[in-house]
Amino acid sequence: MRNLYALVVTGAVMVALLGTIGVLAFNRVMQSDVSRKLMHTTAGLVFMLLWPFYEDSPYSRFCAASLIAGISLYFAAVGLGFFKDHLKLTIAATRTGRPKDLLKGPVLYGLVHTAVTAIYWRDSPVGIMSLCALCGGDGLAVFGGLLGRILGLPWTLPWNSKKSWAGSIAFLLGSFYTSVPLMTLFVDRGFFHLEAHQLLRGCAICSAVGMLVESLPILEYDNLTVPAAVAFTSQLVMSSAASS
Ligand SMILES: C/C(=C\COP(=O)(O)O)CCC[C@H](C)CCC[C@H](C)CCCC(C)C
Ligand SMILES: Nc1ccn([C@@H]2O[C@H](COP(=O)(O)OP(=O)(O)O)[C@@H](O)[C@H]2O)c(=O)n1
Repeated sequence: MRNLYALVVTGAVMVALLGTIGVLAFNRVMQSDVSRKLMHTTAGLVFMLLWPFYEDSPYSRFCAASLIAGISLYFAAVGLGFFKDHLKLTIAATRTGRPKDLLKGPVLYGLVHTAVTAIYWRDSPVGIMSLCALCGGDGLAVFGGLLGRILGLPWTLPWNSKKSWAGSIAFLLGSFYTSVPLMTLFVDRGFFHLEAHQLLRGCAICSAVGMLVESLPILEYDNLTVPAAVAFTSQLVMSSAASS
């Protein structure tokens, strides 16, 4: 029963958060580039904050993952041309406002959250770290790049002229300063154990790896490459130290 309540709360918060951002974008209160990145940054982080509300059972992770799979399939359906009266979503969640662009970043983002939730859940630092890199890191990198241009520091990366040092530094800080508090929350709740120095070292190393992977000229697929690289790194540097 507790999982049902947790699912209802997760769904309600998702509709409230994504719906509010969508309405603001549709009414031109927020540019679509900002709304897209705001969704990208906040959705997964808020989702993980709700993980402790699920009951302590082997099925909880699949309950949570199935909800995300469902919302991802909904985004895919809109992208494929169904639900034509739901086009507000495409304005808020894509760079171009074209429905088919939902099938790239947004659907991949949702499917990655589905897989990470089902595979790792709250029992180890790996899933939390990979999603913090994707949400806090990749999400805030764009705002870092924008700030860099505003401050007259548009220095682009030697290996990728479409990315900047400011954006990559924003990735590093965003990933680190979202993963440390979230990881600390889950350690304090007893889901797994990490010594403080192991947690800080692991989050720093994983954030740096994520920053490097995100800076590569792999267009459209960093929603997969970043969490995959960070999950692999986290397995090496944190998972062995973590004990439940
Ligand atoms: C617009 C989104 C990503 C944009 O990706 P990119 O273009 O920047 O690469 C977010 C897409 C949302 C996704 C389909 C739904 C995911 C749901 C989320 C993981 C859980 C939300 C629940 C929570 C309680 C708010
Ligand atoms: N490391 C980074 C990442 C993004 N950015 C800026 O943010 C914009 C969008 O980044 P992106 O292509 O990774 O965005 P998505 O692929 O997530 O939609 C880039 O075109 C850059 O202007 C940056 O300057 N440095």
